[in-house]
Amino acid sequence: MQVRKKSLSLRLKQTLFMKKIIIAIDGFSSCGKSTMAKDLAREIGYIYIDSGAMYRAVTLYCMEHGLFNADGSIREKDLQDQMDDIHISFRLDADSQRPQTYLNDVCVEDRIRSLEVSSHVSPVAALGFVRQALVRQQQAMGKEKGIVMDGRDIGTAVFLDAELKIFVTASAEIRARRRYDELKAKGQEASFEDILHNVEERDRIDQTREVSPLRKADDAILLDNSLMSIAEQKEWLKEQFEKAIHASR
Ligand SMILES: Nc1ncnc2c1ncn2[C@@H]1O[C@H](COP(=O)(O)OP(=O)(O)OP(=O)(O)O)[C@@H](O)[C@H]1O
Ligand SMILES: Nc1ccn([C@@H]2O[C@H](COP(=O)(O)O)[C@@H](O)[C@H]2O)c(=O)n1
Repeated sequence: MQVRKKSLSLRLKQTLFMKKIIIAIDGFSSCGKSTMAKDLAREIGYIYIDSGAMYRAVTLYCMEHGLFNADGSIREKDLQDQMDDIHISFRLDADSQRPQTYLNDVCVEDRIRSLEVSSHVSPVAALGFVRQALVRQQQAMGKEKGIVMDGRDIGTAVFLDAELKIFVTASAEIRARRRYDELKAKGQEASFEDILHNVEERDRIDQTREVSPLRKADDAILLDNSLMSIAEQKEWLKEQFEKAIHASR
């Protein structure tokens, strides 16, 4: 009994004092970054942050406050003046235990996932002052480590010293098919062609913007999950985490 008590407290100690690291998961749109990041964070008790949700929330704000001109261009000066009025936070949904995005204290989780927001988000995310504001908040969220963050520039700009960096890719057709299946399962009408176009267009804008373009960090591990199941990629990521934890001790 005595021995059992000792080994339990030792295991608890090991868990409590285990060094926490930062995990940066970047990659192309709709390739499964958030699926794998969320799963891993839940399993290892880390905070999960979907940085794309923050850019989407700013985009929704622009749509709701008339900050897009009729031709789709952004009223940049007005947005810059209003940046301090945009407050983004994440709260855990009690039922699903999944993080929900809040914009100025209103839950916008469903609305930021619409194809309309997807079609407007990349030009908003290309603006230097928007990135500066959101990157500052993201870095503050990772101050204590123990965080998994996914996005486009997490390993190349937000957390240059992240102990584990992953860069995920899959063919555009496969990514669009996954998104199409997801929307169909939710009962949402969507055209495969529109989704494919959106995925390709966002990749193009994200890769060619001037500020923090989407690219693989030199020290990131490349994962092409085109032919992997969700369970396989989850296992793969857990292995990378274990290696990174041991390497950082
Ligand atoms: N390996 C996989 N095989 C099949 N479907 C997958 C796989 N990984 C993720 N998916 C599904 O693909 C869709 C997109 O995944 P997810 O939202 O995680 O991508 P993402 O990279 O975070 O996208 P975005 O960049 O748009 O935020 C989801 O429906 C998810 O369930
Ligand atoms: N770190 C990031 C994250 C996202 N973006 C931009 O936001 C768009 C939406 O992101 P999703 O992850 O929800 O697809 C994405 O297409 C990028 O334009 C970004 O620039 N940096």
